[in-house]
Amino acid sequence: MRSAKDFFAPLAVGAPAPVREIPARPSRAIHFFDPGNPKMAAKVPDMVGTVDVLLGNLEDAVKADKKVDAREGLVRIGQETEGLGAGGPTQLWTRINALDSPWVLDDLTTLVPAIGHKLDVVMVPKVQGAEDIHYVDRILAQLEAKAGLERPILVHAILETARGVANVEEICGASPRMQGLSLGPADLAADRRMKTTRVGGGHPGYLVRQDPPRGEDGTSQLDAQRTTYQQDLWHYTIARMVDACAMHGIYPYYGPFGDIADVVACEDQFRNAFLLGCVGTWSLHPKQIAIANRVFSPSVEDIRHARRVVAAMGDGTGAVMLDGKMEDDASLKQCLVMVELAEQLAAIDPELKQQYDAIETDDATTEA
Ligand SMILES: CC(=O)SCCNC(=O)CCNC(=O)[C@H](O)C(C)(C)COP(=O)(O)OP(=O)(O)OC[C@H]1O[C@@H](n2cnc3c(N)ncnc32)[C@H](O)[C@@H]1OP(=O)(O)O
Ligand SMILES: O=CC(=O)O
Ligand SMILES: [Mg+2]
Repeated sequence: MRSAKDFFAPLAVGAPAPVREIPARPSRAIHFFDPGNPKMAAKVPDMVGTVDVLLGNLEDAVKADKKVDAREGLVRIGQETEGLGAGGPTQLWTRINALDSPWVLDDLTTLVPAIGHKLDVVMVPKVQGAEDIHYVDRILAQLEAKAGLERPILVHAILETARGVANVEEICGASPRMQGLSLGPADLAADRRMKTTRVGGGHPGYLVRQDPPRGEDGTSQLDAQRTTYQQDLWHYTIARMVDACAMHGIYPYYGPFGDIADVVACEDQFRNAFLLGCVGTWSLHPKQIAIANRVFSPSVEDIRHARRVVAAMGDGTGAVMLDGKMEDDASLKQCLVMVELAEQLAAIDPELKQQYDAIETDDATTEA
């Protein structure tokens, strides 16, 4: 066991000091692109400033014989793209190959010296437990020291194995570098042997059915039409992930939604995650960026209400009636979460700032 004091000492001589708090940088969409795909790579410069995070993906979805192209492409993009990473308007992340793959060591030893000063976060797939984070933590410290980096690269884990889910709290607390977790529904479904064939989203077979109506004699009318309600396959895992992240002061994200054409169901899945506490999601196709930006930004109506509650609650204690509803210290805290998020987003998104600035509030409260 490491002492709590050791936790904030660098893991290699000369490595930057670990961060004590994970910065709350907006990351509504983590947009995946294959840096070795010339068409996608060509779009990256114009995407800077339009998306919170651009992630050069080196793992699944990149063919084995294109791994080196992807890695080299990412080095080029990191070195040449203005405004990407290192405090620019769009963060630069990468997803490295799995820790048991033949590519991961070269991913890390190539990327950190070449673009470590631009890289904000390294996403690690298929994390099983704290030992995986400890491995990445130490090797990043060694590489950072060698490269003379002044700021530590943060680490993000994908929750996509049953063991990872079972160990989710220890993964979140394994290193001060831990920035957050994403749900990996495709690999997780396979690892759990779920009987699905999709990349995220719901399933029509996972449902509850309305009770049968009763006849006059009290018997169930089993042949009557009954409404069914599709359920969210991912509710349990997202809820666990959100609690583990909140407990450790790091950030939870939904992952991929593979049905690119179904923008409506995509928006629903993203919104469920937002309401449960996630701060963002992955975007696999340019058209998913706008959906993520919309869903993971509080609505004007929510901010109007939140500001009214904040104003009505004065010193933040006691209870008031607002529009016929009781508000108190606890609802105020929820409203403050929304107001703070709106302020962070307004600072980077002029269109949202304009919308939030234009909100007018009135005072319609009564003392309880
Ligand atoms: C389970 C997991 O691990 S999920 C994470 C791994 N998966 C990924 O990262 C997938 C990333 N996305 C993709 O590979 C692609 O979007 C696909 C395969 C889903 C669809 O690609 P396409 O069929 O080419 O889509 P489409 O024809 O609509 O693309 C339109 C344009 O956008 C480009 N484009 C597509 N996806 C992206 C992207 N993610 N980033 C940048 N540009 C993109 C295409 O190259 C194309 O460019 P062009 O107009 O110059 O020809
Ligand atoms: O990597 C993501 C997943 O769903 O698997
Ligand atoms: Mg995966």
